[in-house]
Amino acid sequence: MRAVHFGAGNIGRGFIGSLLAASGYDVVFVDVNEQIVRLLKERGEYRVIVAGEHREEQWVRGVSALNSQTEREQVVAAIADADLVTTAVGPHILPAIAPVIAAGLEQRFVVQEKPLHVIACENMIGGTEALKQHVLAHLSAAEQQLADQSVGFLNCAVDRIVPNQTNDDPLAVTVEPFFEWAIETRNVIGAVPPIQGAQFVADLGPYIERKLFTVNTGHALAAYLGYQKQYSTVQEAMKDAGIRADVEQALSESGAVLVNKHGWDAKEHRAYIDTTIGRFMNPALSDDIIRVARSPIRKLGPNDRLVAPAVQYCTLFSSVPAGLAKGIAALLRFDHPEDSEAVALQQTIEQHGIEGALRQYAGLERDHPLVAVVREEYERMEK
Ligand SMILES: NC(=O)c1ccc[n+]([C@@H]2O[C@H](COP(=O)([O-])OP(=O)(O)OC[C@H]3O[C@@H](n4cnc5c(N)ncnc54)[C@H](O)[C@@H]3O)[C@@H](O)[C@H]2O)c1
Ligand SMILES: O=P(O)(O)OC[C@@H](O)[C@@H](O)[C@H](O)[C@H](O)CO
Repeated sequence: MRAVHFGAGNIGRGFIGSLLAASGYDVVFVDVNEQIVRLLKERGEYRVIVAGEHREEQWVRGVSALNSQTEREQVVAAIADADLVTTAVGPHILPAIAPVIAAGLEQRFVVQEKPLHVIACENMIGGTEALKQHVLAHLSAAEQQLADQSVGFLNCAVDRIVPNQTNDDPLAVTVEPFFEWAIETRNVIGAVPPIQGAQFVADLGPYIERKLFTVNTGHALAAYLGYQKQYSTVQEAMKDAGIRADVEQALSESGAVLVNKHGWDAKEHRAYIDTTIGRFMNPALSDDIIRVARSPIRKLGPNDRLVAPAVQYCTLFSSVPAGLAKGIAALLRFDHPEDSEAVALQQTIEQHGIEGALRQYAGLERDHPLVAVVREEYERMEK
């Protein structure tokens, strides 16, 4: 079995690649980072360091790599022959990798009929569906029909905290012990792809919402509030009693939405929140606030981790969730000069005010009850 995985970064090497290799796939990483591609080619293996109460080292073996910019033909050939294509590149990169995936499918349709599954492992609702639309845009009508018959695009929710790496060995990757990978079976063609440790589910909706509106919501609060207080890591921020209480409050609010909407047991969801907070505080990890806060315009999106649960809370309970509103206000104050989205966000705020930014990026009209509370929190943060 062969898997072609786009993005040999933190989660790519630290989770997806390692699980696929353990499941018996020959993993071909595709990346644009010349050093990582060269080292993966030279060594064919790398180390995963699982940093929990005890430190454990695992070797991921039998891997290779290709550079998508300089070895495009080899990437196309690898996709033509693959059983699985996965991605972990970031939502904004999906349009950039779609043409080469489409070219791989074109070649594949000529040489064989075996099914292919494609799974985008990005933090977004409908990530694989979004990739599918980008790929289809590069195929003819006849090829789109062939894709319908033999390519299963499977949405998923992927969870493992993998910080930016500081190991001496550029290939080694430090990860937390926890992991979850829920994959939706709806569009499977033939048998589900054999992936050890993944959970195959009929409806991904509740799984992706639980993950994005708990792990990523809490993470965003810790990062944006931590940035305000000039902490460097999530672990430092979570030791601040005030920030910890704000994270707790926001997760109680998103939790109330999730429990109400999906009919879950409230105690079970409370346990999931507690586990999540424990993961943020893992003393064996050091997770940069700038990484977790990255791309604030994406994170301000109407379907993303802060605005989606906040808007649903307003609708369900006819009141404004103060914790989530504080998280949105802190996001609006994220002005890290090396994050291009933070720079663009600050320019929008300067030109159109926070109401303009909330309308443009979050789809919130000025008279939405959330807007006034976000403004109050935003102004309070200035003092
Ligand atoms: N790190 C985590 O804790 C984590 C957990 C779950 C999900 N995710 C999601 O996984 C995705 C990747 O996150 P990450 O933290 O691994 O980021 P990362 O920056 O460490 O990795 C992204 C990789 O994609 C590569 N890349 C960029 N453009 C490319 C292109 N055109 N072709 C091929 N490769 C390209 C980069 O060189 C990099 O190696 C994001 O969507 C993120 O939300 C991350
Ligand atoms: O990857 P992002 O930018 O969507 O979000 C940053 C972190 O919250 C995220 O990478 C988490 O570490 C991850 O989602 C944990 O599973």
